[in-house]
Amino acid sequence: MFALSGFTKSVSFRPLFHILPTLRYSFYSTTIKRMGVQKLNEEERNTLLSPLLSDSWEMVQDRDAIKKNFTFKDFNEAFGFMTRIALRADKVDHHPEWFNVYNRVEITLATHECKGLSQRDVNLAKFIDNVYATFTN
Ligand SMILES: C[C@H](O)[C@H](O)[C@H]1CNC2=NC(N)=NC(=O)C2=N1
Repeated sequence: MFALSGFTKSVSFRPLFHILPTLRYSFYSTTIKRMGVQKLNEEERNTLLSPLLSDSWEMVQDRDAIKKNFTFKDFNEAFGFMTRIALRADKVDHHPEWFNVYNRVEITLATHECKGLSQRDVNLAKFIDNVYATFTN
C-alpha cells in the first residue's frame, strides 16, 4: 500500500486523464459520428421535411436535395449570415453548397455520404432558418 502510493506520487497519470476526453472526442468524431448516415425515409420526409418545404425550401430537380434563396440588405449582412452558417457547418462537419452575389445567398443541402437528404440536412436547414430570422427582424 505504502509502496503503491509512493509509485503513483512519483509517476503521475494526470496527463493521461487530461487527454482522455480529447481521445474520446476524436474517436467519436472520426468513427462513430461518421458511421452510416441514412437517407430520410418516407415517414421522416412527411414529418421532418414537409415543414421545411412549406417554409420556402424546395426540392432540387433531378436530385435528392433541398434549396432556398435568401436576400439581405447588402453584402455585409449576407456575408455575416454566411459566416454564422460556416462556423456551425464546420463544427458539425456538414457543409452547404452555396452561391452568393452581393445581397443574395442561394443554399443547397444534401448529404454526400448517403447521396441524398438525411437528418443532418434537416438540422442544418433549421439552423439556417433560425439565423435568417435574426436578420429579417
Ligand atoms: C470527409 C468528411 O467527413 C465529409 O465529406 C463531410 C464533410 N461535409 C459534408 N457535407 C455535406 N453536405 N455532406 C456530407 O456528407 C459531408 N461530409
